[in-house]
Amino acid sequence: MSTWILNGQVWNEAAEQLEVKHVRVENGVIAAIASGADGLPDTAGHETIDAKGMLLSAGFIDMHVHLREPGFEYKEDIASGTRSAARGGFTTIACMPNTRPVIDTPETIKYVLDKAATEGIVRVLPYAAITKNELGRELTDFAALKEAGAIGFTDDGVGVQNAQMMKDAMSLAASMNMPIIAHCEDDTLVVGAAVTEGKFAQKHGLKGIPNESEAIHVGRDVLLAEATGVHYHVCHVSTEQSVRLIRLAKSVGVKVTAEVCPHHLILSDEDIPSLDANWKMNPPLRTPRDVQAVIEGLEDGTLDMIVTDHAPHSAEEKARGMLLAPFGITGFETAFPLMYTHFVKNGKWPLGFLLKRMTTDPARVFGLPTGSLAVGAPADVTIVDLEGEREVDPQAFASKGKNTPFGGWKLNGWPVLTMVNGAVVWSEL
Ligand SMILES: NC(=O)N[C@@H](CC(=O)O)C(=O)O
Ligand SMILES: [Zn+2]
Ligand SMILES: [Zn+2]
Repeated sequence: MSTWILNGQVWNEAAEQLEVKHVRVENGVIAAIASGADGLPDTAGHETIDAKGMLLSAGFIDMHVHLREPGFEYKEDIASGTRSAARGGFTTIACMPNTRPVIDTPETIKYVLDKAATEGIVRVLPYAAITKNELGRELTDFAALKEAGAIGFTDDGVGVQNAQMMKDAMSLAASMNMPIIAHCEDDTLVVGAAVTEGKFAQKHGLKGIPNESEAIHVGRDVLLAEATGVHYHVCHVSTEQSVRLIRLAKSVGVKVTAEVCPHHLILSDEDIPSLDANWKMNPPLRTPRDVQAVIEGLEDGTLDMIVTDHAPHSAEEKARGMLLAPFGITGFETAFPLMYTHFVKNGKWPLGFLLKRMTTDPARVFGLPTGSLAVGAPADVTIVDLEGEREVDPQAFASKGKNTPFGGWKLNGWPVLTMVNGAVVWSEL
């Protein structure tokens, strides 16, 4: 079966502008790309999708998400999580192992991959834990987990506290050409804190999470990465100090890469309106100075990609309040509209820069075959209405998680169709 996607606005990197293109998809791959300047192609015998006036992009890639399966299906499952991803324009997502049980055995990796194949609607790439049950005591069986389909190792949700454990993990991962993905957090510096050190904590008399709790692990780990030669990837960078350390490590050739989330690029602790736990995530919203630093880090390439850290929780859990609720906010269905409205529509970035940080950059860093609109590439495609404005309505999310600080925000840049491997998995075109 073959489909022509007609009249799409495709970003031309060399010309730094949008150009009309027609894209033909056949057998799951991009079979042809025709210039709009040459008129409409002959579509007889083909299905057609008219993308007139819409952005046509390679599907977005999100290398840090929580699908909550197995064990926390009341928060999210692979069916609901991948539907939420598709609505956000994501065609490939990499899921974290902090489930119940933790994804620390080949059997659990297989469980996730089987579920994704039968119930998922986008590509799901599973990470496996670095340590058994993410307890930081004993390494998992890296070789068996890689063999089963894990794409990297991480204890996301907690930091690996023991430096020797992390060094051993890095040496082993390096020997099998696998990345270590790190949630950077020193446990001793964050006890009893829910928000960053800063104005909000002061105002409410709360203990703050200091920037060093993150950066101290980044500093330790780039040294260990240098010593072991591993590809080391830093999760959800939120502080000025972490950006500085990653920039320095990159400048001396350490194989370090990093990600940043929309909320850390857009919100600071000074935006938190109340003790509402929809503003609670880990790492926390930092100070305006940190926001500026992560923006600059993303702009100069110190930070390689944008990820959502989609972290759904139930309404009941979030109702426990700022101190008791679990950390985390949902991300899939607001990520692109937030980034587009805040940085592209406002004239700070060319559209191509945002697209690169959500498609080709994650693909490059993790060696994925997707992420570009190119003949022969898998037909993972996202169509976005850049013009229409809509209000964020968490109750309308496909995700089970309605926990977001962005409810009621008026945004542009809403995905309207998502295609994975040549099949339309979601459309409101
Ligand atoms: N980011 C969060 O605030 N929460 C994540 C854990 C994590 O990403 O560290 C979760 O699993 O809920
Ligand atoms: Zn984390
Ligand atoms: Zn996470």
